[in-house]
Amino acid sequence: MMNIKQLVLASHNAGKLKELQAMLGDSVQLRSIGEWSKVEPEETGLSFVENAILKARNAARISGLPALADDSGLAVDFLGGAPGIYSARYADGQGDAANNAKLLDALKDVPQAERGAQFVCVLALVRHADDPLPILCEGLWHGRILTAASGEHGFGYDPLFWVPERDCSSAELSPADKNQISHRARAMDLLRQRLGLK
Ligand SMILES: O=P(O)(O)OP(=O)(O)OP(=O)(O)OC[C@H]1O[C@@H](n2cnc3c(O)ncnc32)[C@H](O)[C@@H]1O
Ligand SMILES: [Mg+2]
Repeated sequence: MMNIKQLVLASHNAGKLKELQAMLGDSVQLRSIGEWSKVEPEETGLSFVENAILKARNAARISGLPALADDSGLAVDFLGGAPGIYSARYADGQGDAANNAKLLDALKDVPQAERGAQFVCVLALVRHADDPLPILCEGLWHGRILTAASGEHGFGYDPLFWVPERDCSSAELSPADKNQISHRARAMDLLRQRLGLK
């Protein structure tokens, strides 16, 4: 399909860059859009797909290179899928610790069986800013929200996300382990297939 050596990652999130580059290996070099601009586009879409495409187009426009975007988040069953696309902004832009505290509070006294959640990741790749056919790949990761934070790895909501297949939080997984089984790993697996990288 496409022969890509360099991609701009349309993200200002260092955690994502690290994970996605580790998954891609040496064959494709990811360069952060931060090299060109520190301004984050407003995520005005109503879905992960819309926001991923919006971020990818913006990065391709600014850099003049093909661009990959990751729009992701945590959908909690008890909260009707919230915070969802608003996961990064759940506590009004106060950051990961505040987001996690707000989530724990929202699920206070909610029993185990009702604490189901999934991490969602949508990757969008555009060849240029006006690409009419973005490549879209989605990955889900099912788990449960813990009652207290645990673990030091990862970023965002990882300390609160219990991973049933490993019986630990996703922040307790080594980076290599998380990158084998996460929502992002699943989406990236599909993307690598689409790009003929595997
Ligand atoms: O938009 P960019 O610049 O890529 O960076 P962002 O951090 O704003 O990213 P999103 O808009 O996609 O919001 C994703 C949110 O979901 C959370 N999230 C996504 N993937 C995660 C993961 O693997 N582990 C923990 N939290 C994750 C993350 O902490 C953010 O709060
Ligand atoms: Mg964002």
